Amino acid sequence: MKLALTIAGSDSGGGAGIQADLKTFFSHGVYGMSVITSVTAQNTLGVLGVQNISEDMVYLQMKAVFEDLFPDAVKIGMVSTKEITEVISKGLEEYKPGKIVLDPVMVSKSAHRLLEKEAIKTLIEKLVPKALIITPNREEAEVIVERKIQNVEEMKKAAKDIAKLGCRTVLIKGGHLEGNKAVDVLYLGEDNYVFFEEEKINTKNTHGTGCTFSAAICANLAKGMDVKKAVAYAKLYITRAIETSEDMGRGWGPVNHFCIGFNN
Ligand SMILES: Nc1ncnc2c1ncn2[C@@H]1O[C@H](COP(=O)(O)OP(=O)(O)O)[C@@H](O)[C@H]1O
Ligand SMILES: Cc1ncc(COP(=O)(O)O)c(N)n1
Repeated sequence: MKLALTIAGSDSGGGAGIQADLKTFFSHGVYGMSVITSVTAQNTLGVLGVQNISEDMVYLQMKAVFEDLFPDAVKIGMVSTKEITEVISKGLEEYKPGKIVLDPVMVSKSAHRLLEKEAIKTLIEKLVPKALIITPNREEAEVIVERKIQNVEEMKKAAKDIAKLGCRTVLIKGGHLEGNKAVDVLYLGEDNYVFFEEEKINTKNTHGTGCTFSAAICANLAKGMDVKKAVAYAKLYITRAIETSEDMGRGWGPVNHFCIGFNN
């Protein structure tokens, strides 16, 4: 069985963060493990509170996992602070996992800040160059390139610029762009782009879509797929997970983590 690790925050409501990642790993038939960076008191309506885990404890969780259950792929989500970002970087330098998916989580769908402003520079300097793929949404990509992104042409330019920061491939998600299509742009280097286009589904159940998508990419990479195939299959998964979601809670509901296969 393949092993996948998520380094992320906990969402008590079960829709995003560690909980979404572990459900996604399970549904892809990979063995899921976690390093918790922060505990959020959260539901579909919003975030009531955040308590970060100490840097020592984040490091110890990494040590415990890497020295015994070395993951085939790693996903990084909410890192919360500059100090936690630095300790994750140190752990990655020490243990050198081969495949890292970086989802640069900054603000929740319910508009709560999940990454300190002071940590953005550290994330760009220390984590982006270690990633095989980074998966910002439009707003996160705008923060990284420090300019507005309004259409697919600008997504393409931004992806190329983000790749220059040192990660090997870039996926900018267009779920938040105006219009009735959800277009994601995958940049694979040089002039190699792949576009993933789906009809936008009219639903409130999009809490944890970014987490689920990046965890699905991570699971597919753990199984040995290349980046292009891992993203293509993950896109099918997230679209179906949104389509088949059931209304839960009074706010942004979770997606449906349906099972696609075991032990493969
Ligand atoms: N309403 C929607 N209908 C179809 N696909 C969507 C919708 N919202 C988001 N997606 C897709 O879900 C994935 C996660 O994207 P997004 O919601 O932009 O991430 P994040 O949670 O990081 O903001 C992307 O592939 C995006 O295109
Ligand atoms: C712990 C945690 N990690 C990530 C997200 C982002 O997910 P979303 O953008 O769907 O709110 C979240 N809300 N909570």
